[in-house]
Amino acid sequence: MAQPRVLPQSKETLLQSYNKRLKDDVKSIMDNFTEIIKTAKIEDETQVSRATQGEQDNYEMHVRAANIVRAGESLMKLVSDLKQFLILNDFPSVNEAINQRNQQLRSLQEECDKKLIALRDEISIDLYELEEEYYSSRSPTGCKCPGEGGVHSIPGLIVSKPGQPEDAVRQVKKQKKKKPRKQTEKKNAPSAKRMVSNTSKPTPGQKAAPQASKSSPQGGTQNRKESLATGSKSELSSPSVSAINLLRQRLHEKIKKASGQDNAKELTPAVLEKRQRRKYERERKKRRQKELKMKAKMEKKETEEVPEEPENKKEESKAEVVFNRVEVHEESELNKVQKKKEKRKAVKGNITPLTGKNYKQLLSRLETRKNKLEELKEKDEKKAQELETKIKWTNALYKAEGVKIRDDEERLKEALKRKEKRKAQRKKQWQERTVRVVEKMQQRQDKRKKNIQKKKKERIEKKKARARKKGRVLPEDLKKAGFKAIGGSGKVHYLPYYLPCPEIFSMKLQYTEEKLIQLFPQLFYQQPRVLAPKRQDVLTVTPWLAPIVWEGTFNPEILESAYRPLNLTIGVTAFAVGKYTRFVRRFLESAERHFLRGFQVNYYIFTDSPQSIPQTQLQPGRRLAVVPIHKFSSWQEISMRRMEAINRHVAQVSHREVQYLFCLDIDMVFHNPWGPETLGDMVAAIHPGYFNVAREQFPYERRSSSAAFIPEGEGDFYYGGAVFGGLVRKVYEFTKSCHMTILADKANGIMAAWQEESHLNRHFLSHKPSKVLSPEYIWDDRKPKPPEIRLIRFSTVNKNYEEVRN
Ligand SMILES: CC(=O)N[C@H]1[C@@H](OP(=O)(O)OP(=O)(O)OC[C@H]2O[C@@H](n3ccc(=O)[nH]c3=O)[C@H](O)[C@@H]2O)O[C@H](CO)[C@H](O)[C@@H]1O
Ligand SMILES: [Mn+2]
Repeated sequence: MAQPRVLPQSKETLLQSYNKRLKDDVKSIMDNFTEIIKTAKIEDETQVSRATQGEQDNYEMHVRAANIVRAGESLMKLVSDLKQFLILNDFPSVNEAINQRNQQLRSLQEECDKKLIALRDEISIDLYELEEEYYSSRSPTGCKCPGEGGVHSIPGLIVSKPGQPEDAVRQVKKQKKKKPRKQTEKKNAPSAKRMVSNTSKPTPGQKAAPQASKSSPQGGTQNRKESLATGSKSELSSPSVSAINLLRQRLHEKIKKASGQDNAKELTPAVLEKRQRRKYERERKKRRQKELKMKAKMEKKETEEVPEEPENKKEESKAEVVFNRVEVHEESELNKVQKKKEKRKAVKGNITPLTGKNYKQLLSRLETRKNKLEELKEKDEKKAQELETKIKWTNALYKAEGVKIRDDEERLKEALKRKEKRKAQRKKQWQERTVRVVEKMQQRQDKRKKNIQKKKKERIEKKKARARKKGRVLPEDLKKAGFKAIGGSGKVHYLPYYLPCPEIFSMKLQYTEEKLIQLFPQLFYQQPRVLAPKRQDVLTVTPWLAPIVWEGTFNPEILESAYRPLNLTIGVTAFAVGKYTRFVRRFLESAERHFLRGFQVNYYIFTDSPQSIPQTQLQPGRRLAVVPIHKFSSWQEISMRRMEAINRHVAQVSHREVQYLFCLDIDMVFHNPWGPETLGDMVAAIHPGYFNVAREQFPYERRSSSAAFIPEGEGDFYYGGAVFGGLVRKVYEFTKSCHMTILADKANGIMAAWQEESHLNRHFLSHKPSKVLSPEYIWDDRKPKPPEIRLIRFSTVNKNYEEVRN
């Protein structure tokens, strides 16, 4: 119920808003225009202010002009909105328009129907008349001589054909045709009557037709005679127009009238003549064929009536049933052939005119005709002459009818030659075309195949490039490197097998004595409340009861007071290889401000260029050691080799110098305190990109062939490779383990998805860290800070990867 009310209301408000927009825009145009005019006025000003005033005016005018343009645009938008509104919302008027159009079309259709029906009726009447005329024109009385009973008395008409032999065939045909006619006439009579009354436009030739059909055919023709015999006798003798043609003409006129075209441009007389000639020729041929058929039938009848011989034969051969059949069969076939021959003879004997375009046939016919004539000449001169004149006459008559006679042998031969040449040419062209088409198809196919392959290759290359960017080493890259090594130019990245540093692994390490946490001095601090945890928005302890360090979960004072007295030295390893040396200063300076302040710290900076490590002012008790290392050619290798280098360094140096060791990325900066809350046996940090993500989406190494493989459905957190640490001996064990799994992968020619970070994650899955640092300790400057991250302590600086890694 509420809906229909809502709609109009919203419509109204919409219309109102359109109104308002219109007014506002017009007003804005007006206002801005008047303001422009106003500013254009010159007022008396002092010399000094004029320059600045001009500038200001200029600016104002620009702004106002822009306003006017904007208002104009808004008006345009309004127009389009209005249109849209009309289209989308004004259903009644749209429906009305549709209905109106529907009605229009319907009435048009009715009109058309009416016209068509009227046309149909008229045509059927005319057709009827036409047929009537056609059949009655062959009445036995109506042919031989003009002026006799058989001539149709339609004014100006003559139907009989000059020079056409009268024969029995016609009679037979006529009788046969008339019977079915009668039947159909009877059936159609009522409707024919109706039609007449409908059209009621009797022309002199049309008047009596339907009635005539009712009476006997003869009566019909008589009726006709009476009703139509009004034309002058002189017209009767004009031989070129047939009754059919006249009727047809009338029919055409009527059709034109009905379709409203009677005034339209008529066809040129030449075309009309041509058409008529063609039609006439067609009809003539048809007639001729029918006649021939009838003739053949008659002959057949005669032969059937006369001969008694075949019957005798049959009787004779009654004993041999099989043969008999065969014979009968042969006989009938023979008959057929004979008939055909006779037929052909008959046609030729009757002097069919040499028309048409079958030059070959024409030529042969011409020749036979010639031969015949010559033969006749030898036998009977007179008959030959007769035949010749007959031929001439026939030709003349046909010519008079407008039929072209081709009886010039030379010209026929030429025409035949031309025709054959044209035929051959066309054939050749067609063959060439076929070859071309096939070739083109093949070419297109080839091109398509090539394109598909190219696309495939490109897609694969793209994938590979993406994989490389992500840090994967592809087998083909390995091969390339290998070949290079054989060539003696580059370095070998991977060995097929590898002996894992026997000199360190067999060493017995002497750690500095671990000191137990001593008694806490008396401190005053807030009571920890069991039922009021400090952080409820984040997980603060792992399922294996390792603390996850978040701001707010610990009291730095307590921790300070616990760890300070231990007189610990904490080591930090960081690698600055290649262009990464540029990060050292910021790293160290920020560490001096925030990293375990008040503790002794050893910075171990591993680098391939010790000279580029800047001298940094350090707090007392803190020192910087530069560890020279090789530079590996790829950044992946540099990153991965850190495990080995740290492991070696712990073994050789740092295990004696520090109790805890943190291994950090150099491209990072400390923003806030990193204190003793981070100390633990084995410490890992939750990667900033994956702390809020399902384990299925962790970028673990998923290939089972890798030693870093972690199957789907396993995993605690995704730890970052940029931060790990712990007791130095634990770090030693840890780096050793990672180094070994990295070596195993190398031996298998595989590199984990995220290099040592993947191995680290694999290790921490089965060797759970005893303390986990929240992403506060391994943040990324490029990421927005979510509310859970209350304090960013250590964060990756924004850098151009492409630039620093190459
Ligand atoms: C936040 C985090 O988890 N970062 C990890 C991610 O780091 P990043 O994507 O930040 O990698 P990175 O370019 O910082 O490389 C890791 C470290 O290797 C050192 N280095 C690297 C290249 C070089 O040419 N010279 C050089 O000194 C440098 O100390 C750098 O900090 O992926 C790397 C492996 O792909 C490591 O797992 C990183 O720990
Ligand atoms: Mn990094």
